[in-house]
Amino acid sequence: MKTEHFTTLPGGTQASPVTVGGQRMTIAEVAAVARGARGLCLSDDAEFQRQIRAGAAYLEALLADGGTVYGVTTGYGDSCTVTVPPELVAELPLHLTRYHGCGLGEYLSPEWTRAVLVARLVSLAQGYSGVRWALLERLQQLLAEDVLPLIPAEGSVGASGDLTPLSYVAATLVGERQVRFRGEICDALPVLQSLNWAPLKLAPKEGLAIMNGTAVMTGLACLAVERAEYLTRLCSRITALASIAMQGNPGHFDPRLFAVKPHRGQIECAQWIWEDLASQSQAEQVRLQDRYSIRCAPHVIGVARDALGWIRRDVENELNSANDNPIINGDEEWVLHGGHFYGGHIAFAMDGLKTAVANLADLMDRQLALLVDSRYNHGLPQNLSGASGPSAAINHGFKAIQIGASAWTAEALKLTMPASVFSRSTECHNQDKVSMGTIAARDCLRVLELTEQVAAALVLAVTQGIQLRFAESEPMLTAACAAFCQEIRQHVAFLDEDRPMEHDLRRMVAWIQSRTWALYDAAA
Ligand SMILES: N[C@@H](Cc1ccc(O)cc1)C(=O)O
Repeated sequence: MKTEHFTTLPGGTQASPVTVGGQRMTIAEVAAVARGARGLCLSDDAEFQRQIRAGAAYLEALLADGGTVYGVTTGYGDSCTVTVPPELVAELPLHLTRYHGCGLGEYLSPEWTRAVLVARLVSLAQGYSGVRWALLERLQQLLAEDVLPLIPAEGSVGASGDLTPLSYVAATLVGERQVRFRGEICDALPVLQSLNWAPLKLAPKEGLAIMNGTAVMTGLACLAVERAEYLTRLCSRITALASIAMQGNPGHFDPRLFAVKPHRGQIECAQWIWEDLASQSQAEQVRLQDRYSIRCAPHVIGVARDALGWIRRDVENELNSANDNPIINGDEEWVLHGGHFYGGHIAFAMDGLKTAVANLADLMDRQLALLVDSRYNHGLPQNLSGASGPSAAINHGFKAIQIGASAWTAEALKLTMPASVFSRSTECHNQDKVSMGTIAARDCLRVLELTEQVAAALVLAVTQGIQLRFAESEPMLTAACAAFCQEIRQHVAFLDEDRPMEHDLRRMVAWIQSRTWALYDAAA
């Protein structure tokens, strides 16, 4: 039975649910479910359901036959040499979930938690984990009813997957530990009871199947890719407006220039800026060549866009993979022991992405440094102050915002130290090489947050700069740029007299994170 779950969006429209099973899941779909914009259902495809059931049935038969399967009839990890007596096999998964209940740090947000649940469900739905259909259904129901395991962020080395944080997902299924239920933190068991769900009794392989994979880092990576993609667009718009405000040379973005350096993402970014500068006359330029943070913007933003190509590919492959151990094929009746819980691709992708994103923060920070400095901004007031008359002497415009942007940038840059090179030999040297992919993904999300803050500062600064530049003339802006600036101005007043800007900045960060502006060809 297909479990339908339609999400009603503001305005009453219903978004169709994302389907798990028998098809490739996209990063955008994971992000949509995580944001609560779309629901999720299991495919009603008969072949998909049959394959899931075949895996569970084969494993059951194998055990009944006295077969040896790692983590089912043996201890875990280095303890794989310990044979578990048949009468204790049923209790083993519960022990796994409990001894990994040692996570620390902040709890994952609801959005992040949903992304993790989707990622684990998609992996189990590949049909190579030997879990029962009922387990997939319960994971789907957690999302549908918004029962979100309370998952501490720290304690995963990212090979043996995300054992510790994922043990909190397993704990919810068996009615232990805590959940966020419709926004409130509660004990899991009463929540399950209020929904008339019996706690699951995990089948012998199921504890391992839930925990022995890369779902935390992969779920977080999906969100990071979406946020980074948007930032590359926003950075392009900001660059164009900064160039206009400082009477930059539009020729730096001429398509003929970029045709001779064939990096696709760079060409695309230059084209966007070029289109935004269509209203500018080459004759107005005051300097033959602008400073690098303007002139080389496509070369910085383009790196992130081009990297997003392979990063998206690798994250999506990991998402649509059986990242578990052992791998079970019920149709062909084999069990193979390997290391598919190793999150090396995500680790490298997130280490790479955080560097590319931090470079965007740095680019924007430098653009702001030019904008506020009357030695470089070609006639705009010092600090972009909008004050005039005698009070100009006591007004400081964007001075502190520029200092803040530099602080956020420094913090983002500091976080670019790769996590993947910090492998530690753990667990009695069984896990003697690990990915640290979850740390990389968390770093990347933090770098994104800091870079979004820098972008918020720039959004306000370029809008101010444009208004100051065209104070005495009709603004020469394309329709898209004019609409962008007007929308900001409707919510954030021009900065003439000094005022605290925290709330305006926070509003801009929220807009960026919710992708308020449809930028270039992308839908909002
Ligand atoms: N991931 C390990 C299993 C494991 C599980 C729990 C542990 O505590 C340690 C290791 C493997 O498949 O080999």
